[in-house]
Amino acid sequence: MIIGLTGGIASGKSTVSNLLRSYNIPVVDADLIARQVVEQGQSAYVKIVEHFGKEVLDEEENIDRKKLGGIIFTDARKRKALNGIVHPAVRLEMKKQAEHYLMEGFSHVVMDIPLLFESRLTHMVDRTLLIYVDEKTQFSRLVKRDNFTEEEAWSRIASQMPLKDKVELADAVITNNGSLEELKVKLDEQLREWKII
Ligand SMILES: CC(C)(COP(=O)(O)OP(=O)(O)OC[C@H]1O[C@@H](n2cnc3c(N)ncnc32)[C@H](O)[C@@H]1O)[C@@H](O)C(=O)NCCC(=O)NCCS
Ligand SMILES: Nc1ncnc2c1ncn2[C@@H]1O[C@H](COP(=O)(O)OP(=O)(O)OP(=O)(O)O)[C@@H](O)[C@H]1O
Repeated sequence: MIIGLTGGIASGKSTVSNLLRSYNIPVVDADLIARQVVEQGQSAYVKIVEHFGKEVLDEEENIDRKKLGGIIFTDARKRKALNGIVHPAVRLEMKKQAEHYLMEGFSHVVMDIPLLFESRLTHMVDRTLLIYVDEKTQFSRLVKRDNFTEEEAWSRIASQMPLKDKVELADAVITNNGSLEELKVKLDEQLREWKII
């Protein structure tokens, strides 16, 4: 069974992914793969440079993520263009990695996909688990983690489907407004309910 883990930016997906790994449940991470497919030498890298110009490269000619983020999180058209370049390669690699884990004999694989609902990728998974936080908590955790200005943080939050809308779409929801200990307990309960542990 493939579980789609989703949420919003800084809602706690990576934190949950790490907890899942501690149960020996493999996690395929869309953000990590999205980094790998834009490394120099990859076809998505070439397409990004073609589309956005050399201005989005750093001194070593790697993609400057801060610069590219500054562009795409304030411009929906440019965001769509980047998604069109990066997402097909990410989807392909995610499928490959999940199949690999299933072939190895794992009964469950988790796909951590921030844009699972926005990109209509639910066909790739059997069940969806949403990590929800209220917007105030999301905003403050995001600013604290990434040192963003208020504006940078809001533009990122606003570029995604509101988390309250995702609640309607998910098979299960874990609310992560509280402590890490509470999050652990809720995750444990959910895994038991789904008979994963
Ligand atoms: C714009 C980029 C270079 C900024 O990189 P940066 O290192 O600052 O952020 P990182 O990749 O770690 O993403 C952090 C979070 O931002 C959110 N996010 C990233 N890309 C997008 C997007 N296109 N639309 C909405 N939210 C996004 C996600 O919640 C993600 O977890 C990078 O996010 C990117 O290449 N995005 C396009 C690919 C993508 O959609 N990735 C997300 C999952 S496939
Ligand atoms: N219950 C919690 N209590 C306190 N801090 C938390 C809690 N859950 C997560 N955090 C912190 O909030 C920040 C965001 O969490 P995390 O990185 O797991 O989110 P994410 O959904 O993976 O984000 P992104 O979409 O940007 O990858 C991190 O700094 C994390 O340590």
